[in-house]
Amino acid sequence: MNLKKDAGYKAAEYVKDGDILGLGTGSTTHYFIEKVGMRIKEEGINVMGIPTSFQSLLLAKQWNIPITSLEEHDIDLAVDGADEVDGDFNLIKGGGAAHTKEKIVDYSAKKFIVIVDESKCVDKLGAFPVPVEVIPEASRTVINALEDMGASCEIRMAERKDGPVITDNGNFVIDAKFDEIESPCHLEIDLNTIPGVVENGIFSQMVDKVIVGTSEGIKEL
Ligand SMILES: O=C(CO)[C@H](O)[C@H](O)COP(=O)(O)O
Repeated sequence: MNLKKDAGYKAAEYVKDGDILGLGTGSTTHYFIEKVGMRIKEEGINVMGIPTSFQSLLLAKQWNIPITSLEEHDIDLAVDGADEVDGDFNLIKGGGAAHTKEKIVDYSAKKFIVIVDESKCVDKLGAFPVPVEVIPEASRTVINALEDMGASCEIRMAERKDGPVITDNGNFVIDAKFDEIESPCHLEIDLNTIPGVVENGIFSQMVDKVIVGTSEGIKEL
C-alpha cells in the first residue's frame, strides 16, 4: 500500500488538456508528476509545468513534461504536498526547503490541490516546526526575533554535506518550533515581517481541495 502514490495519482485525474500546472516538491508530488508524464505519453495530453524546485524540474524533464515559467503563463492547477494539514486547510510546508517557490506557485494558481497521506492530517498545526527561509547574514537576528515570539529554533543542517542546508535560492532554513499555533493566518503574516525572512512555511490561504491517501482508500476533502 502506497498512500502517497494513491494521492498523487488521484490528483493527476484533475489535469485537463491544455492546463498549465504548478509542480510541487516532495515524495508525494513525485507521484503526481510521474502520472502526468504517463498521461502525456499514453493519452497525448498537452500540458506545461512550472516547477517549484530543482527536484520537480528534473523530474518533469525526466517525464518529458514541457517546462514554462510564471513570466510566460498563469497556472491553471497547482498540486503540492504538505507536512501538516489542519481541518481548515491550513498547511505547514517546507520539509524539503522548497516552500518559497512553492508558495509563489501555489498561491498564484487558479486551483490548488494538496496531496498527502493520512499521517499529515492534524487537528492543530504545530507538531512540525515551521520552516523559515532566511538570508544567511540575518540568521542570528531572525532567530532572536523568532525566540521572542516563543519559538525554539534550529538552523537546518544538511545530511550529506557539512554545514547548513542551502535552499534553491541560496538561503538558510530555520526550523521554528512553536508550542501552539493559535492563528496560522496571523503567524504567516507576522513571520514575514522579520527583516531577513524570505518566506515561511505556513500556508493559510488558497487551498481548494485536499486529497488524502488512507488505508481505507482515497478521501477528498
Ligand atoms: O513542502 C514540501 C517541500 O518543501 C513538501 O511538499 C512537503 O515537505 C511534503 O513532502 P512529502 O510529500 O515528501 O512528504
